Amino acid sequence: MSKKQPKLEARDLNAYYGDFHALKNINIAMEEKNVTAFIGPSGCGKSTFLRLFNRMNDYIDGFKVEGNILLDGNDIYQKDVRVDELRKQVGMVFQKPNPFPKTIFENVVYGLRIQGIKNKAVLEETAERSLRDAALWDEVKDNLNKSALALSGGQQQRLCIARALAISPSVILMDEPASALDPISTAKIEELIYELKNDYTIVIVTHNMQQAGRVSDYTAFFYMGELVEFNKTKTMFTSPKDERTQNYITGRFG
Ligand SMILES: Nc1ncnc2c1ncn2[C@@H]1O[C@H](COP(=O)(O)OP(=O)(O)OP(=O)(O)O)[C@@H](O)[C@H]1O
Repeated sequence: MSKKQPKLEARDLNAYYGDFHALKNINIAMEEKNVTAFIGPSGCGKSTFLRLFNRMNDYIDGFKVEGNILLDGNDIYQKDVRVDELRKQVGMVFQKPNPFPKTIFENVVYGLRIQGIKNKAVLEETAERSLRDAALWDEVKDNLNKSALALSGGQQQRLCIARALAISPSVILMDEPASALDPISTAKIEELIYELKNDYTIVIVTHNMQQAGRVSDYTAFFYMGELVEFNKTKTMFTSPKDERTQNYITGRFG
């Protein structure tokens, strides 16, 4: 086993929505530049857990976290952590593509504008780099000033990935990023995830077992708020240790 500092870690993590105990004593360590898939039946806590890593649950009334979530060994729930700084390091892509009603260009550079960056060359270079990395550049390079809303769903999702990449995060959280897309767009997103792991640490929530098998290095199986099993994806899919994992991956419940 490598002794490398994990990129992301949860230690004795419990989370509650009011009285409801949504995540139960979770311990996990994820290495950098790997893809980890979170799988499990609806309501098992995958999205809640994913959102902890960039503090997306902070504003939910009654939500409470105990234990530690670490990025590069630092607890991101410490009082002195600035959430805006954290989110520059930990980007997020949602289930439904959510481009802003702006041009393609302005969507990509949105995060830089927020940071007050006005230099045209910097904005243009970042837009091109991010769109190339999101495998969208060739399709949109002549239409950067057109509305993002005119793109197809699959293109919109790659635009949202480009928008996340533009602020140079080291981690990208993806919550069912392809579930609203057709098979061809889904395949493009999966190829893209495969490329992106050269430079980023990726965590993806998916309901699609084949997708988890195709894109991820590691898989975490959640059941009723517990992390039941975490292992290399190949091992998990060929020889799961827990009966609940076995039942889930063979489609006995879901
Ligand atoms: N804002 C909220 N307030 C109260 N309970 C919530 C809230 N969000 C989620 N929950 C509950 O927490 C549990 C875990 O939800 P979560 O969305 O994390 O599950 P999930 O595994 O991602 O499910 P799905 O696959 O259906 O998206 C569920 O029982 C859900 O009803």
